[in-house]
Amino acid sequence: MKSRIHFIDTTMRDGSHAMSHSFTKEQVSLIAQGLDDAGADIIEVSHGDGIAGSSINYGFSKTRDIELIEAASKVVKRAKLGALLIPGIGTISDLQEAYDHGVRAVRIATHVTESDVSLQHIKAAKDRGMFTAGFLMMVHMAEPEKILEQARIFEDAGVDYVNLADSAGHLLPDDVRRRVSLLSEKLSIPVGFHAHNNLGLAVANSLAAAEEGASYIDGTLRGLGAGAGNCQIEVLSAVLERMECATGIDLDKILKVAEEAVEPIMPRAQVIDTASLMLGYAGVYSSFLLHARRAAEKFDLNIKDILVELGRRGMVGGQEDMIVDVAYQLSRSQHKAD
Ligand SMILES: C[C@H](O)CC(=O)C(=O)O
Ligand SMILES: [Mn+2]
Repeated sequence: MKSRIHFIDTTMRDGSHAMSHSFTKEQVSLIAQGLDDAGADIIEVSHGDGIAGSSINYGFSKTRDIELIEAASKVVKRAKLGALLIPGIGTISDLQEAYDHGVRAVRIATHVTESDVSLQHIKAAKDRGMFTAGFLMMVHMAEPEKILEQARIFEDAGVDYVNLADSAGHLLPDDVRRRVSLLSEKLSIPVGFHAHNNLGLAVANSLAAAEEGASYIDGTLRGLGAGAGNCQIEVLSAVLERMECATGIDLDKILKVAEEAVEPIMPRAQVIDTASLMLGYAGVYSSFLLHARRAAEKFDLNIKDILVELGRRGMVGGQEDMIVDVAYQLSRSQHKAD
């Protein structure tokens, strides 16, 4: 590893997908306090689809983002409190409200080929003195050179680092290495990596990213997150400790918060079942999983068929409404065939 690894905990943002956006203020307060004490560098809190994601399209939050952020802000003393914002879902006034309630780090997320839609949001964040990252989603859909071009748009806009998200959990370790090594070599700002475990590679891929120079790594407690979940932060912390790589994480404390604050509230164990494996295999956005489950029930379809069709059509984050469309079309063609 070139440098100390900074951990960004996204249990209360990506994990919000797996919780069907039902986090309460009490749960957030307990988890945030534990993570702060355990040494996470940034603690991200927002709807799974970022600030202001609560909607019919992405799923309604039980508690408003801002109330969860406020609950976290009261207990986070050492780490930076973070949020994610997707331009078009969240606006600059949402960013201002998050800032007013204590958010000091923001990741502006776009599809891997669309980073230029983030420029005014990055400027707004930097003008407020926030630690700001450009977050490219679905990086399996672009070759390293294209990703570099997009990352340079973020770099020129003044972000503090560029994060690559394997949103579908589709990349193999060599794919991660090719992407991260090119960016680490060519950019003058740090690179980060965000994994999903749909092919069981989240820890291995995060390690590959770190070995190629990524210094910001995302993780979640118990792996709580969309699809088969994210890189399990306790596991990667233990692996990096064994490799004598500095992370700032206290292993005993991170194990305790995972066991005591997260495990008891998880709606289901974060396993790689057939559907989440298909996300990784077919290259489908992990957050589609629960939406596709509901559509499969509604139209009496096999979820695998819906996911494979979404992958074939190259659907990207933000196109959640197409899941119902695809399910409807599949059910019509299957019924015609019957
Ligand atoms: C808004 C997305 O869920 C961001 C993310 O975590 C990913 O692309 O993966
Ligand atoms: Mn994710």
